[in-house]
Amino acid sequence: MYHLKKFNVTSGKYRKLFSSVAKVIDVSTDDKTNITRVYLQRPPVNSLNSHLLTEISYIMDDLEKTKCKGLVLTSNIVNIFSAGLDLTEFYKTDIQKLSNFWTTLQNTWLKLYTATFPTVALINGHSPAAGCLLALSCDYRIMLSPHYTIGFNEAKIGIPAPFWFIEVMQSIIGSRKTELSVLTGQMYKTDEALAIGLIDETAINLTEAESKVNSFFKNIIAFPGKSRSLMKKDCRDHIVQKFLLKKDEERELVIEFIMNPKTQKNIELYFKALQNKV
Ligand SMILES: CCCCCCCC/C=C\CC(=O)SCCNC(=O)CCNC(=O)[C@H](O)C(C)(C)COP(=O)(O)OP(=O)(O)OC[C@H]1O[C@@H](n2cnc3c(N)ncnc32)[C@H](O)[C@@H]1OP(=O)(O)O
Repeated sequence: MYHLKKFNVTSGKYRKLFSSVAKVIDVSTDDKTNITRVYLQRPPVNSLNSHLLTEISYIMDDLEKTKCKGLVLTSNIVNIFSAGLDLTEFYKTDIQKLSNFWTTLQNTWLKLYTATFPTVALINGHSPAAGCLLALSCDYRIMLSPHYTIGFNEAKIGIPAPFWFIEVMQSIIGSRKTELSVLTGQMYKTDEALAIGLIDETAINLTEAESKVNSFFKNIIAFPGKSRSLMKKDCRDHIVQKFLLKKDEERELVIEFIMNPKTQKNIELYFKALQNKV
């Protein structure tokens, strides 16, 4: 039995979220297990703009505070997990807005990647670019088959995938496969993603996916949480430390790259192609 839990009372931020007009995430927590499901629901394609990223960031803070036992990150939009970053955040923007946006992305990602509780991505739709990053930053991935796709397609837009996107992928599928994957902007179908280890399990429908999610938590929650979260930290710390060291420098590089007129042209062309597709 799920319901919107204590977030209204534990956090002023959540009071704000639930009273806001466009609710871009839906949150429900199972009373018995204290496992929370976060549904992305920003039509049409769950593209990650400042608002959606900020809401994810708030919920991560709240889940840490309320000693959450597990998070399932999924989508309420049919056929889409997340279309990645909202390209309008990059296009015809200004330096301050872009800088704020990138900082929000960096901070939100860090919270998801370093969550002390177990996290599962239930990938129930397409998941390109930063959508793929969200999934890869969880501890376990279950993806619906057969016709969805996942991967870093940035090369096709003419923008490089950031170093930390690449390092997260490397930690999961290895250097060689990651290099080929990012250089070609490869998007993988569910079964291909399983074959290279980008996802952990496939499911033919939501019922099967939910049952696999429950099995994952059953196995993992049986062990003391502290040792599990310490090991997770050790596994991810090399990426996190490098990220923290380079975070500010990276933001400047992103601004320089995105504000460049050639990049703006590439984004414009990509956007047009997306909008004009038959
Ligand atoms: C030195 C270092 C520099 C680093 C630079 C920056 C690095 C940036 C890193 C990460 C990048 C990203 O995450 S960029 C985003 C990449 N995402 C994509 O390329 C996804 C594009 N979208 C799709 O492939 C498809 O839309 C879909 C498969 C997700 C869904 O397909 P579907 O057919 O269901 O829907 P439509 O294609 O018709 O789309 C509906 C509607 O949404 C608009 N749309 C789609 N994706 C985005 C997006 N990412 N941002 C903004 N808007 C998006 C699309 O244009 C349609 O709009 P209209 O209805 O107006 O036509």
